[in-house]
Amino acid sequence: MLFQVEMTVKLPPDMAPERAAEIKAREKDYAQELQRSGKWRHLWRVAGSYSNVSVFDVADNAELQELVSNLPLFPYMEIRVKPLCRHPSSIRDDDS
Ligand SMILES: O=C(O)C[C@H]1C=CC(=O)O1
Repeated sequence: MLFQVEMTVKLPPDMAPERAAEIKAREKDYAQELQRSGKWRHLWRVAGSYSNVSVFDVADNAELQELVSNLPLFPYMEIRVKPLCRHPSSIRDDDS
């Protein structure tokens, strides 16, 4: 199942820079691991913001919840999820 996931990061302004850097480094490792696994298919920065638009390819809602809630930045994110399905006019054969 495909899901569009929009994540907006809101770190507390008083978080120590070293702590923020450590969480972001763990986040990057985890995000890249999920991308290599094929579960995190797309990761795009929303220009001008500390947000991304992503596409996840997971078995079900429960797997999405597990993956997203394990993000190191999860406690500091606002997350919006939209389920996706194939568009009948799409010419791509790899977007189902
Ligand atoms: O930067 C972000 O959008 C938040 C998060 C998503 C992947 C990652 O490395 O950090």
